[in-house]
Amino acid sequence: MASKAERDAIKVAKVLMVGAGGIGCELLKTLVMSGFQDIELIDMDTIEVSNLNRQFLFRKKHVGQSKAQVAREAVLKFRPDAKIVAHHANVKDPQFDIDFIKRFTVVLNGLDNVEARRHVNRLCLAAGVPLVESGTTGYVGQADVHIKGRFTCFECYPPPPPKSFPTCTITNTPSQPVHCIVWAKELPFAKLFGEAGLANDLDMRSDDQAEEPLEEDTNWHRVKENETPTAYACRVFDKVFGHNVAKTLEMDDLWKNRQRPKPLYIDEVLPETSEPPAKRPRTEGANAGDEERSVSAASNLGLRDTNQVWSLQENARVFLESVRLFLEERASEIGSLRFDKDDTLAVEFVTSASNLRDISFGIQTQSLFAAKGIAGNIVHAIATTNAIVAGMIVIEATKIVTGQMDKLKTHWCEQFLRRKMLLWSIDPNPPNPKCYVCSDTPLFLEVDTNKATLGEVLQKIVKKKLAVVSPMVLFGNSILYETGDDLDEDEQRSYAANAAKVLSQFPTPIGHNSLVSIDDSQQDFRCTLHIVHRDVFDEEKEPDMMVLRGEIPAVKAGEGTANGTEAAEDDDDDLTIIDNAVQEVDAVQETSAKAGKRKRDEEDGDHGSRKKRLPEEKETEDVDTGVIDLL
Ligand SMILES: Nc1ncnc2c1ncn2[C@@H]1O[C@H](COP(=O)(O)OP(=O)(O)OP(=O)(O)O)[C@@H](O)[C@H]1O
Ligand SMILES: [Zn+2]
Repeated sequence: MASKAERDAIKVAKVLMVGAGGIGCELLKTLVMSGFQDIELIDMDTIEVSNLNRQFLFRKKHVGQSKAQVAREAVLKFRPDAKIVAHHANVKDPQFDIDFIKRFTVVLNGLDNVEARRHVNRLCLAAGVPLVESGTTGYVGQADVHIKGRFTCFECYPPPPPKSFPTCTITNTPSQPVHCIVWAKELPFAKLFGEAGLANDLDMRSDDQAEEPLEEDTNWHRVKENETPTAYACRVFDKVFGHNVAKTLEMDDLWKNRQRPKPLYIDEVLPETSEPPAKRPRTEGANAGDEERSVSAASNLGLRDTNQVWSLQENARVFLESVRLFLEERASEIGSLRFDKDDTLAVEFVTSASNLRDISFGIQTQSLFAAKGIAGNIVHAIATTNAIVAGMIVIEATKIVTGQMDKLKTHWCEQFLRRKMLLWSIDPNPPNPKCYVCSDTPLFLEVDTNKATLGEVLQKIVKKKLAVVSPMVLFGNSILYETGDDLDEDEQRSYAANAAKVLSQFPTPIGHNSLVSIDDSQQDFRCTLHIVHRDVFDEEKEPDMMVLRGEIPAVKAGEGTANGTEAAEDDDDDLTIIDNAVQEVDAVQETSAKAGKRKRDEEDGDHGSRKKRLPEEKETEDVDTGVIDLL
């Protein structure tokens, strides 16, 4: 039981909450129930139907309304005396500057993306306000305390290398369902329905192996004159599951130590290809967009159970039917489609195509539900984990506002018993003296100074890698680049011209050993890039053609992580497919998990790696790019 002084401290503490989603709803409720009374919350989002299963402050009638506002109103109903200010806004907006943050005793994050977390981290470091960071992935969760100079900041340890698969595995030698799902999204789906002419790496590599004349091969995915949709679908089927697999069988070396795949041809799989099902009548009152999106091959074929694993014939029928439906019902979208996990027909196409490939290669097939989860990188959120983590955050916030700094802890919620425990807490780690965000460690940028432009450095490194929002670039005594509404036209023109300049072509050339300073006044973040000139880059492994290196110890792939990001398991090193969505989910967990994990491993002598935990409950997705970047 807290003393009167502690209860008073809790009452007057000013708390900023960022994010009013899964963790945020739990957090706001637990805060007010624990006596906190002065709270501001920021969330940029509106409520969606898919939030309702776990964001319990929201009801169906609130769909479309601001999360922050509705959360505030819901909590005021049972704690009318609380003072809650809701901001329906992005935390990166300039109004939430360092002075804004300084008004708070503590900041609590319930976010779902690394960029926003990094931004809040910098604001809190600059304002000198303690931050309690949190994250959950399925059954696994974590709450971490970050205090400048005392503990790690959110960015003290970099995220692990993202999940990757070698090209050869995807195009020729898949061995897991995920390989076939990546293939289905990136090859047949992208080729048949995606952006016209936008070849990707996988695509080019598969075409490399083709022996037919280029002209014929590059057009195989186009509908021929007088070809019916079903005839087209059958031809595509034979090409991708029959002919292409037969081609890879000719590469004898590949199969020395592997099971040989079996090509599939439509005549053998479905000797009597049935007539396409009759078109369903359009639903009264549905608008055209909704109606198009609800077109479903599986429903047309009576395959309504999304947990059912389809047979070979069922997969073949869904494949043919989904191709037919795209051609007949969604023709206007063909040529511009991107895979979207919420697009029923796209998921059906990808599920059936990946399952057919699974069957060819002797891999376990997946239900539509499971394939959708893998294809959309869906990690199913669990309301209980959010509630537990929200409790952990409030415990730490309480210690901070009551001055019990020596009692602060990092907490985990585990999926499996570890030393007979599901909940763990340890002392937070001290700051990483080599962190470029909270210390002055130098950063090195390896770049071809005779080719790269300042704009490329800004885009690929300063914004993407360093998460700087409004960069100012200083070199010697000159400002080379700046952003902001207050720039006059001349300045804008001059900075745009500088962005287009190659580094070595500035009046004082930027070359080997030059020092370029980056400053973001919004984040009160600054760092110096030590330029290292380098001519040669590996286009596949270093696709940015520039590499940022700090003294931050690199996290080895497979090193124990809460999310178990693992290194590519094949020997082939000729390609890396990075799944941004997986990376993002992983990074969230990993970044917050790592520091403490190391410490805990030291304590219990466990240096082994933990494996990925794939939860099975309620669906939520905190990233939905669904797009796999090819590096
Ligand atoms: N830059 C940002 N500024 C303000 N709020 C943010 C920002 N980035 C993320 N958020 C909010 O953080 C919350 C994270 O909640 P959660 O992880 O439950 O995601 P969700 O979007 O509600 O759910 P799902 O993505 O699973 O449908 C979201 O409500 C989101 O709007
Ligand atoms: Zn740091």
